[in-house]
Amino acid sequence: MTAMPKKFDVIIIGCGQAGPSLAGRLSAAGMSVALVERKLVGGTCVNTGCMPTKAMVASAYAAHLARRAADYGVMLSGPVGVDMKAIKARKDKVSNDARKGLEEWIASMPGCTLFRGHARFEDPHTVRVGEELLAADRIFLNVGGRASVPELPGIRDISFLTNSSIMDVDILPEHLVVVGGSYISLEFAQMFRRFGSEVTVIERAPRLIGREDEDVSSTILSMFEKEGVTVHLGAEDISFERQGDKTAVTFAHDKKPVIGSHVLLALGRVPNTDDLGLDRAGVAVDKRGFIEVDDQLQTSVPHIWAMGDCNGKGAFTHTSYNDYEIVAANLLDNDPRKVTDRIEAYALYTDPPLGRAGMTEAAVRKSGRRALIGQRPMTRVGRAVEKGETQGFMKILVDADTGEILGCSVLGPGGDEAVHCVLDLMYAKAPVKTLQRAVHIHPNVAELLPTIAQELKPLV
Ligand SMILES: Cc1cc2nc3c(=O)[nH]c(=O)nc-3n(C[C@H](O)[C@H](O)[C@H](O)COP(=O)(O)OP(=O)(O)OC[C@H]3O[C@@H](n4cnc5c(N)ncnc54)[C@H](O)[C@@H]3O)c2cc1C
Ligand SMILES: NC(=O)c1ccc[n+]([C@@H]2O[C@H](COP(=O)([O-])OP(=O)(O)OC[C@H]3O[C@@H](n4cnc5c(N)ncnc54)[C@H](O)[C@@H]3O)[C@@H](O)[C@H]2O)c1
Repeated sequence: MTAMPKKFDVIIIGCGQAGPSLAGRLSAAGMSVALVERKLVGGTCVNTGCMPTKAMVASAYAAHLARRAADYGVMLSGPVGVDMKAIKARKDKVSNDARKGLEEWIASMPGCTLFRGHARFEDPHTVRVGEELLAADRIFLNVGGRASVPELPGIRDISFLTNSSIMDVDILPEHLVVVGGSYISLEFAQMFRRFGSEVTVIERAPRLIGREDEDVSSTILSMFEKEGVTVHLGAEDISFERQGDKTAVTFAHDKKPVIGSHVLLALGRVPNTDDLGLDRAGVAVDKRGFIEVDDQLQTSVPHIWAMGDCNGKGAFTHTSYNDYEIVAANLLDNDPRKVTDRIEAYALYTDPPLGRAGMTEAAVRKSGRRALIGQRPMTRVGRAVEKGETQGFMKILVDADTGEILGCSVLGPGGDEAVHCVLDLMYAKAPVKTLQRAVHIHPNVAELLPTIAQELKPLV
């Protein structure tokens, strides 16, 4: 005899950056909520993504600055070394504290039950978690993604790291080979170089971080080369071979393999939608496995919504959280918020970091519109000079006919923070004149944003 399902008002699958907050809103509105998590509450951001990596980036920055101490007239009595066990312990504490806080919050939600286990649809209203069957009128998916591990030649014969397994590393890799040259790669490559590893980045495309403008890619390449990271670009046909406790990584244009003690795969992310039983619920996915949603995050099945990385509309913590806000506003607040209200924005946490809002220069050029550009290298930004951190630049793009701010990139110290003053103006739909007349605080990297907005030139 089949067990009767436990009935809830809603089921939320996945405790990433949208699920717990939605559980909080719905349970506060008096609904009974089943929240299901198969691994760690907090998902990627808290356990294997943003929080631990930024904690490690902070350790790497400290090591780097200590090595540069003499540049600032500060004398250290011996060479700078790192204690990888202490770095890992610090990183673990940051993650564990955040996860514990989240678990306590979930436990305090009235009417919310946390089920531990893998959830899979039995039918459009019923979900199985181990031996339990749960049923609800409305179901929300926040299942996130995982590192992509393509079937590259030899990959199954070697041991490799991903962003998840590298979290357990508490030794200094002798030579870390990072495959892929984009966001995840660059953050790990720079930090391990600063910890003291030899680091090689191998990227198939002709430049690093190919979704960014060419000037961003080339500046980051020169930053990395200055720090002693070896970068191979245009690396087609990569293959792997075990050589004792080392790995030989070969790619076509370079016949001599790179021999690494450790290999990190940073080759993109795939959504966790292949083992959810979506076909039993009738939920449509695209050819890459992302759940198809409309502008208010409803799937092809009207009582099922998908939030966060699994819907392919964003790949960041803030986009996942915004998905929760959109769903909650539509369901509870009679406020028709939608995904297309969102302006693309994110940061890359290399040092210096890249803060990005809106369109790249390449995207503006491609759009064919008449545009203006203002730019300045960090060597001409007082705060960067005072800090002795003059790598990078900032630039802003403006529609020549309407004065609309189209995009901004700040690659430089505090670039991840400074870009927000442009992002907020874009949300306010303020014309560039507002930025030109804003009086910013001296001395700051953001102080020069009004200046570059006053020095706009045609984008040719
Ligand atoms: C190394 C790295 C660094 C990053 N750095 C940044 C950054 O600095 N800034 C930024 O904005 N973003 C960053 N990101 C991206 C960010 O982590 C994600 O976009 C963010 O976590 C949003 O994820 P989510 O809410 O979609 O789901 P996730 O956080 O991935 O959570 C999904 C959860 O669902 C669970 N789950 C999956 N399937 C099932 C199932 N069938 N049953 C039960 N539970 C299930 C999973 O165990 C997981 O806990 C980074 C990512 C990585 C990998
Ligand atoms: N700071 C942040 O916000 C942050 C940090 C890290 C990750 N993330 C998120 O994680 C997502 C995934 O990041 P990612 O860097 O893993 O993926 P990505 O998709 O951005 O980049 C993958 C890279 O691997 C390269 N590649 C693919 N196959 C290859 C091969 N066979 N040999 C060599 N190179 C190959 C690609 O050309 C590409 O440059 C990002 O889109 C981002 O949203 C965000």
